[in-house]
Amino acid sequence: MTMIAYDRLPVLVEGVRTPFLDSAGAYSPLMSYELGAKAIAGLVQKSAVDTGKLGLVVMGTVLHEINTTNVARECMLAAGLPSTIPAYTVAMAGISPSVGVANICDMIALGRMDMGIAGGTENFSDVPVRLSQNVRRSLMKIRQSRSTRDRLAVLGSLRPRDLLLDVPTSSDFTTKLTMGEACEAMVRKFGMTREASDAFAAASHARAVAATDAGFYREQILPVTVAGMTVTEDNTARRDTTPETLARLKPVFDRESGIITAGNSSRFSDGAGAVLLSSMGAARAAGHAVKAVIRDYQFAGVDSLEQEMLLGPAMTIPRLLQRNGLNFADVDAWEIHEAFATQVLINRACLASEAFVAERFGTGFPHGEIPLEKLNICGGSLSMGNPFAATGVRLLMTAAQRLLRFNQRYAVISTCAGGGLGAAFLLENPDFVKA
Ligand SMILES: CC(=O)SCCNC(=O)CCNC(=O)[C@H](O)C(C)(C)COP(=O)(O)OP(=O)(O)OC[C@H]1O[C@@H](n2cnc3c(N)ncnc32)[C@H](O)[C@@H]1OP(=O)(O)O
Repeated sequence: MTMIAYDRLPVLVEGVRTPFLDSAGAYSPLMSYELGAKAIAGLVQKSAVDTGKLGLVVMGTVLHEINTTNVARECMLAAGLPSTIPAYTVAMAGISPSVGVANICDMIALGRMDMGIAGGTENFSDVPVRLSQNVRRSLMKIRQSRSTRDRLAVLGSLRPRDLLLDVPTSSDFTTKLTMGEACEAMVRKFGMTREASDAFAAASHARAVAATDAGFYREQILPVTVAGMTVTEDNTARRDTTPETLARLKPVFDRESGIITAGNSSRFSDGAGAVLLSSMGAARAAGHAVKAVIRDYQFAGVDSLEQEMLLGPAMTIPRLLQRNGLNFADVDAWEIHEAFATQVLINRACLASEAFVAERFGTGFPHGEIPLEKLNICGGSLSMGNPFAATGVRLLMTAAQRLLRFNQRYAVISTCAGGGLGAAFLLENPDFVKA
């Protein structure tokens, strides 16, 4: 385990998120930065942090909006934070908030700052639709043209198809595969069944409903008022989801022989979240309770974008555990992002395979089974929604809450992401950490 002096240990002090909603819902009137601002303002209020102690704000986003390219800056300014605090935006697909958390933790450990805010914001209800590339280029040429004749010539070169809009899709830029198609490609390579995927998805919904009913998510959810209406809860988990209802759905990404359906996929969602990170010393000095020690993290890229796009957890967890002298059995709480039920199950199978781990990492790296009763026990992205860059905040808070609630020591969070990327974090319950 990396040795960091007790006072400089990076810790999670507080975290809040907006309710996660199916896209095209109540957050439609908002721009993404406004959603992020609500999360930051809510975090500052809930944690009662002295904003004069904040050294940095980092926000992630996947869907970049052209007028707010440094969305972190717009979020924190709109949240009323002092303009003297620097802010930058990170883009690493769905693991963008993890980059902010990792950056701030390292700066804290190195003594470069005491406290910072990391988070993410995503609003799929306000997709940045563009004019076609030919129209965009022509507009630039028209601006530079000196005569009306030149301008008319540019306009005359446009064709009817140039008037089609350029709508962002969930396809990977390099492979052109949607994430669902990429997951079907993983099924062809590694194998997985429809039955197991549906059973996992149904359990995700049942667990999310049970956790919500038990009030588990109240600790992290910040009520949000939009256009006079206050949203207090996620609306993504379904009470009618059972293996039987899921079995009736048709595959959507490979209609002939695929196993991925609307029911065992995550859905496009809107939401934002932010966490307050601190050094242990600064948190204690300011009288903040500590929710988790952020022990370590690992990022990775996959070997094959075509066949292993969403294999991030399998490509990060063995290295994370090995570096910290831990085995799979040492981890009490697992939180793995559920892009698709099938993707979680394939990653789990790879991690259980001695041959897979030896082939990818060499000797001396742990492999092991992640027990389903320790994995995503309060639901996951299938049922909780997946506002890409905000999901990391939910995972972090959920893992920390689980450790404290059940008096457990270690949690591992891991996320796959578009572009064949992955991240994993190791959290430790502060009650187990000696000064
Ligand atoms: C790193 C990453 O995170 S990668 C992942 C990134 N995210 C993605 O790529 C998003 C993937 N998801 C999608 O693209 C879309 O959600 C899709 C294509 C799977 C489904 O979209 P839609 O077809 O609009 O889904 P829709 O909500 O209409 O559901 C289709 C049907 O399934 C049913 N259904 C969906 N979910 C469930 C469920 N949990 N339980 C029971 N039935 C369900 C619906 O009720 C609907 O039934 P109906 O036709 O009888 O009304």
